[in-house]
Amino acid sequence: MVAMSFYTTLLKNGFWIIPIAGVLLFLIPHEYNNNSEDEICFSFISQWYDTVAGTFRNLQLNFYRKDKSVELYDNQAKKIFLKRFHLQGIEERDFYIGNTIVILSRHLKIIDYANDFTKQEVNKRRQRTFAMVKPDAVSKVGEIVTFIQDSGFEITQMKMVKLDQEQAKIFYEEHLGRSFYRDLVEYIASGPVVAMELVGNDSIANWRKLLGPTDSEVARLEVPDSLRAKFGTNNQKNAAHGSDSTFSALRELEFFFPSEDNKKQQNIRLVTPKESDLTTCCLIKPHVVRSGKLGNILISIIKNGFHLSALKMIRLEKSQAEEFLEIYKGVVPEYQKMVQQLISGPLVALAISGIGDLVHENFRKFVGPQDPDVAKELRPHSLRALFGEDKVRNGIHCTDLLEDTHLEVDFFFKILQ
Ligand SMILES: Nc1ncnc2c1ncn2[C@@H]1O[C@H](COP(=O)(O)OP(=O)(O)OP(=O)(O)O)[C@@H](O)[C@H]1O
Repeated sequence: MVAMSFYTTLLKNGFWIIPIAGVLLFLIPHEYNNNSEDEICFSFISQWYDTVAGTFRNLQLNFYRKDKSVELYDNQAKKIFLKRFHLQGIEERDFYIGNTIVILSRHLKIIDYANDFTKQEVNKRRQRTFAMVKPDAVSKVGEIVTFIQDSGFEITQMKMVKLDQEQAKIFYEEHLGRSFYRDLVEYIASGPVVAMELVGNDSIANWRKLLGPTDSEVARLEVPDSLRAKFGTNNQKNAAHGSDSTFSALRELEFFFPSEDNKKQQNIRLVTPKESDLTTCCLIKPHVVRSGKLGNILISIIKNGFHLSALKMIRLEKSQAEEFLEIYKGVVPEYQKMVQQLISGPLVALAISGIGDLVHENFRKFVGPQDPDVAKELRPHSLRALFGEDKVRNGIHCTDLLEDTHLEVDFFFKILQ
């Protein structure tokens, strides 16, 4: 009996027990048993803010590929924190360093790998690279995002920024001394660019391949399906950039998306609307970003005469989503579900401007009624009719009241900087 309960305790605490020669026991933790395809488990160290204790806690987050189940293990206390269960809506691609997984309303930020197997597997499938839409192609950002998503990449960071001459010089310093260096610096600093982190299988090489030859004219002749053939102009104005090695990818990602230590030094200016600009706020909700339709929405917004005065991808904390949606609290029955939708993954915030002074009203009409079913009846060409699924997953948030437009734009582009 004692022996049985000993084995049971070991199993419950994450160990497999393998009898050897009928006597000895060989114990290995569950997460290291990754050889069998059936029980592949990826293990991460996640950080969770425990509001009761008022401290951050590290928990081991295990993801079982076969049934998409998760489990939380407390390494300090050496016991299961949350028993394995199937987590709806979660995919293998959601597990990477920096992402936040929401489990029963707990926000767990993945901060490290818990073992080498996980590190190797995730790194193989989730290589990061840097991509940039250059000034000549920012007006085609929707088409380029669609091209990227249709090619199987995931966009995990994105923002519209403006480099000054000094920053452009540093970014392209490897070309210092070449005949085109000065012109290149001027061109890159001549207008906004859209910086992105792309994630995918062998993404550095694959993204370079999709870009095509440097000269867009050559690209049109030699690789007509390439991005530069489709969206570039010439040798210099060639629509987009891609890192050419692992080293460059790390350097360039750190340059545009600096880690906490470097944030103050880099100071690359996010493009924000001027105080005097009439703008309204638009959020492309996480379910749309996840479904790969972000590019289509951007195309639609631009084609309908609106202008993107600011753009950034962001992951909201629960408290931030609650603050942003506070005016709906107690008014709209779906308030809690709306908060959950906003924090369920990255969203894209936009400041929209347009022709004339009716941008707020015109954009609201273009977005359509809150309920996509009503939108399909009344305004079949509106964004919510085309991209919404239900009242909560309705594709887009836009500012309701004219007097709130500045507040909402500032919330995303000043307060949450
Ligand atoms: N001969 C040239 N004349 C003008 N501009 C050029 C010339 N060659 C390159 N450029 C510009 O400098 C950029 C960097 O040149 P590089 O040789 O690294 O090309 P690339 O690796 O294809 O492009 P990128 O580094 O932007 O991804 C080019 O993308 C282009 O914008």
